Amino acid sequence: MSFQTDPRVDADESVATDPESEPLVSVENLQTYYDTGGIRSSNPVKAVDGVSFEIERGETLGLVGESGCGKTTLGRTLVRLERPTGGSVAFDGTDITTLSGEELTAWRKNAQIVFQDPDSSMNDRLTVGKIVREPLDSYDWKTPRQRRARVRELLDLVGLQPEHYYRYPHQFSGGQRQRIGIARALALNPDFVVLDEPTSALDVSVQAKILNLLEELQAELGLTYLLIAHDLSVVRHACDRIAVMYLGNIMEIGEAEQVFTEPANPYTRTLLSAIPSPDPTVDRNRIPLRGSPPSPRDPPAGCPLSTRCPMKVRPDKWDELSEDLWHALDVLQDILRERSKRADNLPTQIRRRVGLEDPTADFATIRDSVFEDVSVPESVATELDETERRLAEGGEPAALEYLRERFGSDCDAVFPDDHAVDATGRTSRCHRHREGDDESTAVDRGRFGR
Ligand SMILES: Nc1ncnc2c1ncn2[C@@H]1O[C@H](COP(=O)(O)OP(=O)(O)OP(=O)(O)O)[C@@H](O)[C@H]1O
Repeated sequence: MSFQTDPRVDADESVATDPESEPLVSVENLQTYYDTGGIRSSNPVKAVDGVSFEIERGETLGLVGESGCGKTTLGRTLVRLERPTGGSVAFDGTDITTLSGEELTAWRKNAQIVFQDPDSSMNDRLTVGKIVREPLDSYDWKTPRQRRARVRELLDLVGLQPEHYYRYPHQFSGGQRQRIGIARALALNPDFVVLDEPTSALDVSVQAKILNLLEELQAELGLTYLLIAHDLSVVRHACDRIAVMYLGNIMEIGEAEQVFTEPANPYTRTLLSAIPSPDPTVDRNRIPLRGSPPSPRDPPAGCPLSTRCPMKVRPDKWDELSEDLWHALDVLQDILRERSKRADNLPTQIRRRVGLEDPTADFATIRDSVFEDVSVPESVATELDETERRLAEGGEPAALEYLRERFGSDCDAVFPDDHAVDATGRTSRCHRHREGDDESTAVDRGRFGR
């Protein structure tokens, strides 16, 4: 599914005169927050938190990231099943974020979505013909006879038989049901299709067939895809470019092969390191992420990955600390963060008032076990004593704030810029790419290899 520009077309001229050379989808600082009304409105779920990218005509852009990072929300926002809370999406030059009523209904024909689980979006009591015809009926497309003919054409297009028209979805296998879902999505001849994990509910043997079908349809109909996937090997082979998402942000975006062979962002590296190598003689160093993802209601102040990043920048002042001690400090912060997520996370005074335990009660035990095998210099021991005092006064948030202040760096405090990381236009959001930061120092290698 490769997108190539025609070398015979002069680039400058084409930009000026040919709207076809413009990206089909241009996303600028897009935000989709949930729970923006009611009592929780001051602290919404920031499912998509300011992303910018483009999708070229005829291209397949892959979207990957851990569960809950915002992939589905982003896909649904691009086809206006969700209304964004900020930013813009230009589709073929039109800002679709502000469309409503009839304009929105008319536009929706251009952009469709194929769901992971076709069953959830199909009425099992309708025949396949009726299911595929639904969008044509709702848009009052041509005559009923022409609609029936269009459905037969669509069934043929996705590899189903004419006689399937009168059968019911439960009479089909998972792969065939996904073909029905694809036929329905294509009924109104869209330009753009969001494929939300279209093969992850299917058997491995069927997955490749559906991906091949999608590729053939793309070539035949000139479709543009956003392919959301958990399985990185799927995106490697099916996509032209890949966007890697974490906690509502795009951490890296670039050509698929480049992202796979030379991942620039620490998050991409951790994701790729988790794929088992098909060659058992290749020793791929697994790079685990510590802890669990932060809540999208309360993302970290600096880099989204800062609470888990294995490559976090260390302030110069602590350069001399051993790797083991630095790691132990990270672990201590992870423990405090996990504790602070618990429901009993209330300032100490309130906890005591309502009869809950003293948050410092087990700090000494935690401290002993985390720093058991490392030598702690006086300078760090003093900071840990003060951390304990802050914990007693203001609970985990106050202790964490203190540790961030004393041991944190820009990673904890400043949202990183997007940096160009190669000549193909790939970008990565990480302070490590700033001029002067050398990511291959021994300290970083030690931490990253952990
Ligand atoms: N309708 C909703 N109301 C409130 N929060 C929501 C809603 N839909 C999603 N979320 C939250 O938004 C965040 C992003 O969810 P989303 O489904 O977009 O992630 P995802 O990357 O697609 O996950 P998965 O791979 O598991 O499908 C999650 O924290 C999720 O709980």
